[in-house]
Amino acid sequence: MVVLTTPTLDQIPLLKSAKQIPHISYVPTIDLSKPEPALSIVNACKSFGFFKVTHHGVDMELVERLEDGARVFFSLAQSKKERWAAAKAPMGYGNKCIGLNGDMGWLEYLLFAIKNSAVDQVSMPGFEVSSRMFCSALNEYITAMRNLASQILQQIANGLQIQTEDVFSSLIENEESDQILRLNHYPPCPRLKSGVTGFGEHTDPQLISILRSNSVGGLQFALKDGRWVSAAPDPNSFFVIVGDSLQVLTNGRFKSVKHRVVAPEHSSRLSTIFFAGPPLSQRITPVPELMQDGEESLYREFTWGEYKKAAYKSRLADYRLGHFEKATYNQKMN
Ligand SMILES: C=C1C[C@]23C[C@@]1(O)CC[C@H]2[C@@]12CC[C@H](O)[C@@](C)(C(=O)O1)[C@H]2[C@@H]3C(=O)O
Ligand SMILES: O=C(O)CCC(=O)C(=O)O
Ligand SMILES: [Fe+2]
Repeated sequence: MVVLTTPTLDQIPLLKSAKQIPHISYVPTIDLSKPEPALSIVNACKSFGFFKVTHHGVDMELVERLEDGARVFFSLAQSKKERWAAAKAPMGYGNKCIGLNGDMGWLEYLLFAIKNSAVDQVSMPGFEVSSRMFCSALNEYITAMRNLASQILQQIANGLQIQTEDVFSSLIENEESDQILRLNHYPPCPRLKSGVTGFGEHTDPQLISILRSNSVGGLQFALKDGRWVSAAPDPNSFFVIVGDSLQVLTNGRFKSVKHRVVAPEHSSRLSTIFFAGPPLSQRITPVPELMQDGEESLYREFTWGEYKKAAYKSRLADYRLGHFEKATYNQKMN
C-alpha cells in the first residue's frame, strides 16, 4: 500500500529570488465594454502574454457565491476534504503536492475536470450530492468562464485579422473540449522568511486561462527580460494568461507566459482559474490563415491529447514545448 503523507513547510522550496520589482506599474488592462478591444488584446498577448479584463459582464454575485462555497469547503476538517483526494488524480482535492511528479507548494486546491460545460461527476464521485449549492455555483461559473474565454478568443482572431472569427473560440466551445476548473487556497504562511513557494513557476499548457482572486496578492508574471513582477490583486477583474497551445496556434507570435504565486504571510489567498483547452483529438498546429508566404511551422504536429499526456509527465517548471519544437528551430535558437 502506498502511504501518502502531507509535506511539511520545510519541504516546500523557496522561490528563486530573481531580480524583482515589487508591483508592476502597468498591467495591460482591457475594458471589454469599449468598442473594438481586439488590437489592444493582441498587443498585450504579443508583448506580455497576460492582461486584465474589466467590464467583462460576469455576474459578481455568482463570483461571491463560488468564493463562499470554496471558503466553506476549505474550512472543513482535513479528513472530510481528503475524501476527494484520490478521486481521479490529479483531479480532486490536493494538499501541498502539485501534479504527480514531486512539485510542492504552500496551498491546498480542488481540481475539477469539466465535461459538457459542467463539473465531470466521474472525476469527483459524490461531490455534487455532498454540496449541491457549491456545485451549482461551480457549474454556472464554468459557463460564464467559457463564454468569457470564447469572447476573448474571438477578439484575438479579429485582432490578428483572421477572417474565420471562431478559429480559436470553436476549439473551446465543442462538447468534447477538455477544460479544467481549479480553486486554490493559500493559507497564511507561518514562517517569517518571505518567498515561500505558493505555486511554482510554470506556463499553462492550454490555450488561455482565466484567473480571478480575492484581494490577497502573490501572483507574479515573468517579463520577457526575465524580471518577475507582482500583479496587484483585483477581485473585480479577471487575468487572462496565454498558454502553450495558443503559442503554437499563432506559430510563436504569442508566447505562453511564466507565472507563479508567492505564499501570503498574513491572510488567505483564494483563486479560481479556468483552463480553456480543446478536445483531446484536436491537432495543435499554426492557423494557416496566419502564416505568411513560405513561413513554416516552428513545431512538430501533435494533438492536444498528446501534449497533455506529455505535460502531465513533466515537472511544473519544465519547458514543455521544447519536445515539440522542430530541430531546425532549436538549432537556430541555441
Ligand atoms: C506538475 C504538474 C501540475 C500540472 C501537471 C504537471 O505535470 C505540469 C503542468 C501543471 C498544470 C499547470 C496549469 C494547471 O494548473 C494544471 C491543472 C494544468 O493543466 O497543467 C496543472 C497540472 C496539475 O496541477 O495537475
Ligand atoms: O493561484 C493562482 O493565483 C495561480 C495558480 C496557477 O497559475 C495555476 O493554477 O495554474
Ligand atoms: Fe498557471
